[in-house]
Amino acid sequence: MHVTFIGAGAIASEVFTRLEPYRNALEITAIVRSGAATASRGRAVDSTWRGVPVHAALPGHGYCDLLIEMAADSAVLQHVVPALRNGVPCFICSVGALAAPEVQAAVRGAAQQGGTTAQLMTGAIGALDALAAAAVGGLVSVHYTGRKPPRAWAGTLAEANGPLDSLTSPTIIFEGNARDAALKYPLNANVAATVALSGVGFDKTRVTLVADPCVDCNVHHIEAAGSFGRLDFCAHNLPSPDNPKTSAIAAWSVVRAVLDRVSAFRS
Ligand SMILES: NC(=O)C1=CN([C@@H]2O[C@H](COP(=O)(O)OP(=O)(O)OC[C@H]3O[C@@H](n4cnc5c(N)ncnc54)[C@H](OP(=O)(O)O)[C@@H]3O)[C@@H](O)[C@H]2O)C=CC1
Ligand SMILES: O=C([O-])CC(=O)C(=O)O
Repeated sequence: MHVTFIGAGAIASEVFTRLEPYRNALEITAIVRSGAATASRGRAVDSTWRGVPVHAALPGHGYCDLLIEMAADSAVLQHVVPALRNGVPCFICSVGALAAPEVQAAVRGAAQQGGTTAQLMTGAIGALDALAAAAVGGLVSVHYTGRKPPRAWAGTLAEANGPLDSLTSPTIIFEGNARDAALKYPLNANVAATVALSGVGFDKTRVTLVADPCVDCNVHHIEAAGSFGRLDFCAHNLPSPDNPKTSAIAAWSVVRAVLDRVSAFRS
């Protein structure tokens, strides 16, 4: 299996390392990265990353057996959509991108045109299988609360209300629906988007985002009710050592999805 990575950050680095024991079954043949961050620090982007050629756009006709997006919302239109059109199955980490109706429509159209699928990574959350099954019978309400230490909200709209490091108690920084959450907090509301897409959609999923100096984990809590009964799922995720906004388990969800492609059983 020839795999293309989009992104060379916290998630991609961990996925690369964890897939090393499986190199006999899969080869990472290309990395696409923006280079923007490195260029802004006055350094050119290296032509290889961990020995794999780095590109600014999908190489050749973009064909590979699997493309894994681990980059940013912008990468979905830029790289995932053309790959899907070419028939390449894709994994998406930046699920929040799908809150924009035109991006969701482009992904659907491209997958249909290419006769393939875009698989949304479970990322930092779980219980999506139960939520999706409950949605078949009918969900009445879904409420997602994302609670992270103040430093995880650095560089986001949350800073508009004052310095985050002066917070002494849990502070609600957003209340609304999943669409607005994902559009306003693109680096911190992928889970809100994933929960929305598994359950009652972007407009009906209620979201609360909290900057909480009392936690050292990224806490993701789903409460749902419907004809199935009630669901209450809470993950207390340790952050990635490379990116405090990203839970470590997000990369492992990608590894699991890759291994599902080559194993006899899928859970
Ligand atoms: N679904 C979920 O539950 C979760 C989703 N995420 C999402 O996953 C994505 C990756 O997270 P993480 O690894 O922590 O992020 P990082 O910031 O650590 O890394 C991002 C990488 O993507 C590259 N990049 C950014 N924009 C583009 C682009 N348009 N095209 C190609 N490459 C690009 C950057 O390139 P360069 O280095 O050259 O600048 C960088 O290498 C983010 O969108 C994040 O919000 C994160 C956690 C959980
Ligand atoms: O915890 C994480 O890994 C990321 C997160 O909250 C999100 O993007 O929704």
